[in-house]
Parts: sequence; C-alpha cells; structure tokens
Amino acid sequence: MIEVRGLSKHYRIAKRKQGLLGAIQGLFIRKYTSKKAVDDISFTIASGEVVGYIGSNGAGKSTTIKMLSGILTPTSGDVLVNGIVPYRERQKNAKKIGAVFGQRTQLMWDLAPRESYDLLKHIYQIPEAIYQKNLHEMTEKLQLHSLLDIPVRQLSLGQKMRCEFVAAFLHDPAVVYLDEPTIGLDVAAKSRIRSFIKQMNEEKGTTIILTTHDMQDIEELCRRIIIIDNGQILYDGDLHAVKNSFLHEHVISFELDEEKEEILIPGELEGLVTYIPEEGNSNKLTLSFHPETISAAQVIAAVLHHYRVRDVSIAEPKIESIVQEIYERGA
Ligand SMILES: Nc1ncnc2c1ncn2[C@@H]1O[C@H](COP(=O)(O)OP(=O)(O)OP(=O)(O)O)[C@@H](O)[C@H]1O
Repeated sequence: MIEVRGLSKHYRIAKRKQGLLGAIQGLFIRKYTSKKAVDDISFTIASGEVVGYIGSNGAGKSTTIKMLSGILTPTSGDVLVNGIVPYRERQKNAKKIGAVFGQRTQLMWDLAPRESYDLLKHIYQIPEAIYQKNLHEMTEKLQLHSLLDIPVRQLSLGQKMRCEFVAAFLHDPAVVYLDEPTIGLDVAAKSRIRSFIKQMNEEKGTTIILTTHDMQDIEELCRRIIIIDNGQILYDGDLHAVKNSFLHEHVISFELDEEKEEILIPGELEGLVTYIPEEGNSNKLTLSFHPETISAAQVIAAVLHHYRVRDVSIAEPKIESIVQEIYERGA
C-alpha cells in the first residue's frame, strides 16, 4: 500500500547577513545551507493499518506526510502509494487519498458543509448513490445532521472538525493522512472523532497515517507507531512492545480499610518494591516496582495478606513518558 525507501528531503535555506548592507548583498550573492528535514527513511505500511507517526516539533513529520501526499518532491529516495508515485501523478494520487490537517480546512468558509461536499462530489466524481450513502452514514456517525446547512464560519472548532472528517472520507479514499486532527478539541469531540476514525478503518479498511502530539489519540487508535527524530526513524513497531521494552516501573496504590500510624511494607516485598509516601494519607500504601523483578499479582497478594484493603488502583506507564525517553536515548 505505502512503500517508502531511502526517502530524504533537504530544504535549501538562504543564509542572510545581518543589517542593511547584508540585505543588499543578499540580492546579488546568495549563500545557502541545507536542512535535512527527512533523512533516508524507509518503511512499508500495509493496507488497513493505522499507524501513528510521531515525533517532537520539527522532527520531520509534516515533511514526510507532504511527500506521501504528493505536495512535496523528495530530494532522493522512493515513495509509492497505491502503486502511484505521488508527486509525479498528483491528480491520480489525490483521488485515492484523503486528509485532515488540524490547522487547515478544505471546507469553504462562507458555504454550508453540504455545499462543500457537493463540490467534492464533482471533484472526485463520486457516483450519486455512493455519495448519498456515504453522506448519510458519515453525518449519522458524527452526528452532524443539524450542522449541514450552516455556513462553516458560524461553526465551533469541534463542529467544524467533525465536518472536515466527512470531507476527507466522502470519496472512500484508500489512505487518509491525519495531521493533528484533534488539536484544540474538547474531550467529547475528541472521543467522537476517534471512534469515527476507528469505524472507518474497520468498516472500509481505510489505511490511516496519524500524526499527533496527543498520545491518547495514539493509544486509542494505533497498534503500530513510527517515531521520527531529526529526520530519522528512531523506532518502528508495535505500540505495546515499545511500552513493554521501555517500561520501567509500575505503580500500585492500595487504599487501606483503616488509618494507620505507620504503614510498613510487607516483609516479603522488602527490596523488591519502593514505597512512595503520600502526604496526608494515612490509609494509602503506594508501591512502585519493576515488572521484571516482581509481578503485580505477587505485590497485590502480599499486601492483601497483611492489610485489609478497600480499593486497589494500578497506574500504567504513560506512553508520553516512554516516547520522551526514546527521544532522549536516541534509539
Ligand atoms: N519550507 C521549508 N523550508 C526550510 N525548512 C523547512 C521547511 N519546512 C520545514 N522545514 C524544517 O524542516 C524540519 C522538519 O519540519 P517538519 O515541519 O517536517 O516537522 P514536524 O515534525 O512536522 O514538526 P511539528 O510537530 O512542529 O509540526 C524543521 O527543522 C523545519 O524547520
């Protein structure tokens, strides 16, 4: 579906000298530096995959997406999407892809969404029956019937983004690029959009490439992540595998049935767990441990053996901290 081999994009940046003289000199003599925004990356994405493409600001995510969608021509390397070289056959490629860029819109500002959709129907030459079916199903899923005839400029950000998603999926694209699709949205809008993405992937087999700084998006939608930093791929693989390999500590909190003057770690856990004191809580026993040293089940069993426990909560390692660590380690 998507094949990327040795793909690079180097931007040429004009060096400017300071001051008026420098500006005048710059008109005649220009010196350039080169920025390796994407530097020799390779990956393959199969049809129907949902892949999180993540990295810090300036890592090279948007540049990659622009090359995949045909907006940018690579400096070197190969990219093939649906058997098409995107930057060579832009129109053919455009018919098979969809995109939502959180910061930009493809809906006409002064028109109602329905009118923009009608325009897209003609641009993508969607047969009338498929158009009506898709429009009906998608507006239903995103609950935007009541918004279809209101000019886009009068819609809230969350309403507008839901409408954007219909525009991106209306022509049944094989691949959809989502660049920060939930940025600035409230919890309810994010959740509705995430379940729409899930449904489209499951029902239509749409391949999704998701670029986001919102790790909740990644956790809920992606089984595979590609992490890019400084234009190079740091990690490409299963989200849960990375979680396990980078996982340092699990934290379990026990709410004890009664307040204690002193809470002691059960003897059998000595040296295997670390006690995390919680200020002002004399009935809370919070322990951190490495899952390779001792299992959560063993920790719970030992505590239940010594204390009467009202409630237990287990904190999973956050993907944010794992990603942060991968950036810092560099591999
Ligand atoms: N048109 C351009 N000309 C010169 N340099 C550019 C251009 N576009 C991007 N860059 C540089 O290339 C690098 C990668 O940029 P890119 O926009 O791909 O990063 P990103 O991972 O999408 O970042 P963000 O999360 O901030 O959107 C950055 O250092 C950026 O400054």
